[in-house]
Amino acid sequence: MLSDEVIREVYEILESRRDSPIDSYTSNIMKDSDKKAEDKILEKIAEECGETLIASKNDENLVYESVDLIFHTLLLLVYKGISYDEILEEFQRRRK
Ligand SMILES: N=c1c2ncn([C@@H]3O[C@H](COP(=O)(O)OP(=O)(O)OP(=O)(O)O)[C@@H](O)[C@H]3O)c2ncn1[C@@H]1O[C@H](COP(=O)(O)O)[C@@H](O)[C@H]1O
Repeated sequence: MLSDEVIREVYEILESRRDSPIDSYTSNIMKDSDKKAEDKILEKIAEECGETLIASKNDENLVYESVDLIFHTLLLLVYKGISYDEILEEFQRRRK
């Protein structure tokens, strides 16, 4: 069975792209340029929301587009300094 540990691994890579930037997609989007980093990330999330909605309605590429959306949401949380454990704690808190 696949492990969800990959999500934590990706999260840790994003934290390192934030703290020790290199020339890469995620480091560059988390850097202010002509546009503020936060605005760039929020625009991506809005775009990926739209693509997920279309994928669902068309029954096409839903997993691919949903992962793009989840990925950019995680990127926002990394950018805002939220730890991965805070996300897990919130899921745990809601668990009935
Ligand atoms: N999981 C991802 C990931 N998912 C999506 N993306 C990027 O997010 C962007 C999505 O934008 P678009 O949807 O516009 O791009 P697209 O898929 O070409 O376009 P569409 O066909 O969807 O319209 C693309 O550039 C993707 O490459 C990702 N970029 C990086 N990661 C992970 O983040 C880590 C760090 O990435 P780097 O900063 O590139 O090293 C990597 O090791 C990966 O594990």
